[in-house]
Amino acid sequence: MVKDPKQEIIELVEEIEKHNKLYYEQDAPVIEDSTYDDLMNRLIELEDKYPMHSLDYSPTKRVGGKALEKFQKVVFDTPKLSLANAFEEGDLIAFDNRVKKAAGDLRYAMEYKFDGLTVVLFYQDGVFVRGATRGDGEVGEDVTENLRTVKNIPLRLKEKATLEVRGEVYIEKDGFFKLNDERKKIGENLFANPRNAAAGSIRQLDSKATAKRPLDIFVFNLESSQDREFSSHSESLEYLKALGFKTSPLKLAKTMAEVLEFCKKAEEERSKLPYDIDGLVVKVDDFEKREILGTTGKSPKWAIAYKFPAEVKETLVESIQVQVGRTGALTPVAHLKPVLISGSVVSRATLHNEDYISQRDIREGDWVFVRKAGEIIPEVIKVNMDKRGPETQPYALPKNCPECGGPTHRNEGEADRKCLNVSCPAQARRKMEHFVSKGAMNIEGLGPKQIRKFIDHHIIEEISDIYKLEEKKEKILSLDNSGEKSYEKLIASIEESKTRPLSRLIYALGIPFVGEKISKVLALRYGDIYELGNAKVEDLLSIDEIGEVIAEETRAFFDNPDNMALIKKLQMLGLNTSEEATSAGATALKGKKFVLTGTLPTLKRDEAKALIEKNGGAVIGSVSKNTDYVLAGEAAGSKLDKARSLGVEIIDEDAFKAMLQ
Ligand SMILES: NC(=O)c1ccc[n+]([C@@H]2O[C@H](COP(=O)([O-])OP(=O)(O)OC[C@H]3O[C@@H](n4cnc5c(N)ncnc54)[C@H](O)[C@@H]3O)[C@@H](O)[C@H]2O)c1
Ligand SMILES: [Zn+2]
Repeated sequence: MVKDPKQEIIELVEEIEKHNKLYYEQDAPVIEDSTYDDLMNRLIELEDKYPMHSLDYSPTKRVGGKALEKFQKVVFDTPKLSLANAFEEGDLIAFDNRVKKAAGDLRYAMEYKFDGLTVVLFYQDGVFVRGATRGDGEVGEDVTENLRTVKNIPLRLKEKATLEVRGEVYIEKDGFFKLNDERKKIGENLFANPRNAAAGSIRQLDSKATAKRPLDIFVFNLESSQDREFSSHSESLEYLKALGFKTSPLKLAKTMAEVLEFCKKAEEERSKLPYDIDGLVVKVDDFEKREILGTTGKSPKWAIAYKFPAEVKETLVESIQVQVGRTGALTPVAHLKPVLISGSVVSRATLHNEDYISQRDIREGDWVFVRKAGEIIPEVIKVNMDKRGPETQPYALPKNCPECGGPTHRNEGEADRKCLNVSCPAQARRKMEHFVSKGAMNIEGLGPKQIRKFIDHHIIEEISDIYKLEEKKEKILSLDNSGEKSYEKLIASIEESKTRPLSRLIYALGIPFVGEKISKVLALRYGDIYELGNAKVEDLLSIDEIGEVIAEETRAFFDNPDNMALIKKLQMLGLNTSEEATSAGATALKGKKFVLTGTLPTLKRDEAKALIEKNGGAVIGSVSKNTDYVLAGEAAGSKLDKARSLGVEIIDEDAFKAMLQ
């Protein structure tokens, strides 16, 4: 089945935003970087091919994540950009051709790409005065006190220089393993990798805790200097070294052939280094040449990051086991002989679905190649057929659900085999796990284990029972040795969840493909769960971010009487089911649908769109009978004619602004 590109773009943006949040804001990614890069590359490819579907808020146009509220903000004079990526030799050669064509013959500086957290350090008259994370590149987080504890960040320079540098804070692999061992002993969450350990250590509020972490730094750039001028990057790094910074080792190269050779060597030596690197950065050394090349909004044109391919290891499939998900989908999982891949032990890998297994003919007892990728757990790429034993059997998913014994079925055109039993306990469990999860109703103290226990003891059967837990107080207390205190905490968290915004509830309901972002869009547009429930497919489709699949799945969800019954129950139990206006006037355009066309005298398109949305309205792509207003400017095109022929009201910027008052 070929996906509609608009739909695919929307889904990719949603998916990538989710991972950006986890990675940049929470320091807790759930997928490998190479998998993330695959998603991003696919999005770039689609946006190039279908620019009309490219979204204004696309992650391809922005750097990093948002600065968290808990930190003071630091506004940068020079934006802290990201780097363009190269994934194979061809990308580097293309880069070489591009820069040499624009800037003539030149020299490259090559450095390791340290896998840590970017920080910016400010010095005044030789004294360290401030340090920040990158944030979104324009506004970072003030983490000065935490950075003071990093032993290789000089608090005083050898000269009274006033300058700003950028570097990467990291933790060595050994230190990382030790840190995780200690955390395991005291029952704390483990860090996924050294990068997250470093980022998590810097981005927290207790600098005493930071001081205990084995943090280090490589300074890789002079951002600005009040006292000196330099003609090249290598020269400026020499200066920083002389001032007392621990700078990134650098190698110069005249030709691309030398660069490629160094890439190969670095890839081989990577595992022997005491710290993690995820590639190499190739930079034009001469500042004059950099000037000629310039930057894009997101990255400089004079540098490129070569990323190493994901590591692949071979191991044995000891067994294949099946998990049942929220929608009843059966997911086969390979249980593997434990193997070390890119610094962590892997013992399970997803096999996705029936086709995935049959296309690769993966069997219990096979030796397979595994890559760290995919959701949380890694992925089996292919079988090593040379090692296949004569006694292995082709694998087929069970015809009965391994959790409830009910029949399973695979619909034509769908990838997943599903358990058909509507009251399958596994499905109920997964739905609840999603409902209470962080991005959804965020109920603390109700993790997967607890849910399982409550279901097994008939304390809860379906989602609405969560809000009736108080009726079962005695039973819960008799069952739990953690006591009254944690019970009270749980009840308080459940109570608090009743006031979550509408978008959270929409997301929590688990409508297929409706993620956090789309939930927000829906909440904004409809303002009420029942309004959303009444929306026709065409109406949903008129929203920019919504494609056919989401529109139909949403309609189907609300057409199901079980789901409507659940929503009614939740409302009766006191959950918030409508969007409250945040300020007076915020609903001035509530429910109104706008089409934008032409160039407005003062407002940019994005600004007009943001104003409409902020005031409760929605911007749609094309004019129809359902359009309330066409906001038209200079050089408006066919949309204006259409509006006239349908009798849709046409307004100009002044009239629009008057509506906001
Ligand atoms: N796994 C996930 O869920 C997830 C989510 C978001 C991002 N990511 C990863 O993050 C990447 C994007 O992050 P990014 O925007 O920071 O870009 P980037 O990691 O591709 O490159 C820019 C960064 O490289 C670092 N760097 C290290 N050594 C350097 C050196 N010697 N010179 C210059 N810079 C150096 C700097 O901190 C700089 O900010 C993705 O490609 C992906 O690998 C992963
Ligand atoms: Zn079942």
